[in-house]
Amino acid sequence: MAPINVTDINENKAYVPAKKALPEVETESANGNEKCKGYSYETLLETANFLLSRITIQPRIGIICGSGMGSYWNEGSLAESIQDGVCIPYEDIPNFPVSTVEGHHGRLVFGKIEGAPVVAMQGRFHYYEGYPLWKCCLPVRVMKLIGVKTLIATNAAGGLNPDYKIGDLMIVKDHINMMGFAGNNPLHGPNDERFGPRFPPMNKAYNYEHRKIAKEVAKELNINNMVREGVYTCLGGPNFETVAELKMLKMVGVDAVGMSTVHEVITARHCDMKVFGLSLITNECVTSYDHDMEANHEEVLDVGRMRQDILRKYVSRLVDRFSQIEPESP
Ligand SMILES: O=P(O)(O)O[C@@H]1C[C@H](O)[C@@H](CO)O1
Ligand SMILES: Nc1nc2[nH]cnc2c(=O)[nH]1
Repeated sequence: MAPINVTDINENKAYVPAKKALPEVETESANGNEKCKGYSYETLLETANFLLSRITIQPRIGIICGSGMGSYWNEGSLAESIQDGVCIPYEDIPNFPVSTVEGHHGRLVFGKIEGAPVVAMQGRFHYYEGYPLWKCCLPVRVMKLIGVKTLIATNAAGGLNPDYKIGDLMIVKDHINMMGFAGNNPLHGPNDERFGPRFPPMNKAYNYEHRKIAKEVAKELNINNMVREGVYTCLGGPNFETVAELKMLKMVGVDAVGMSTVHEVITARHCDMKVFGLSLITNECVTSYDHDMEANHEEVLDVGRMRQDILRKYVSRLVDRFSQIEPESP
């Protein structure tokens, strides 16, 4: 098969360079003490073309595996359900960051789920690892350039809604961009219109049709008693929340709290990808001072392990259904 390249994929549009190419863009961030540096469109094209030169499939669906959901040791995990997988470690990919968190293996897996071509991030990048938000989201733009139309972003999250139990799954209906309130946004800095508009709307961030399908599939698999729908928020981490912080988040309507996803979704919507978000509730967010329990990452990973079978079946069925509403070729 002839190698694929980015221009073949992106609606067969010939590549037209911007009037003034934005190379590595450097600006002061909102708080003034951190450089905000973004990779240019051309740099990410190089990354995309590198990946396309190593694969023979054209993934239409991209998956980000949350903490404990795509680990190497996690046989039977979400990432392991990919057939005929071609694995590319992040350190081999030009311009890619590397994963530093336990439970995030650090490679892209290209292959098929239920016959549908996919690419999965077996390990994501977090702000608390020291990466600026634009860098955490760089793989989303690369996915876009290789032809991905739908992003499935999964995460581990603390359950703040008192009805939620550990091990429940939450279809993300909406998010609150807490870090964005303070001016920290993955789209901060100069905008390249080839990715998307300067002021993207965000009121339809999580695709309605995909959420509807996810509720139908939950019924088909008889897991609807553990599948919820709610509002997610991301805090910068790496510490878990104080009681007062959780009380505040509860008051403003947050159902689950994590340290990722929001900025990835903003980046994906900016470049017009459809988004489906799924949280695994790995721990209870404690909103009382006389509670013994303390959140910890081991518990988060344990619950990921405990729920890996269900997650794998659920996401596989979702990929199957989502791929049926995406046209096969560009
Ligand atoms: O990558 P996700 O958002 O799934 O990981 C969550 C947030 C922290 O990275 C970690 C805390 O245990 O889990
Ligand atoms: N911020 C945050 N992230 C999480 N990831 C998994 N559980 C939690 C939690 O309780 N809080």
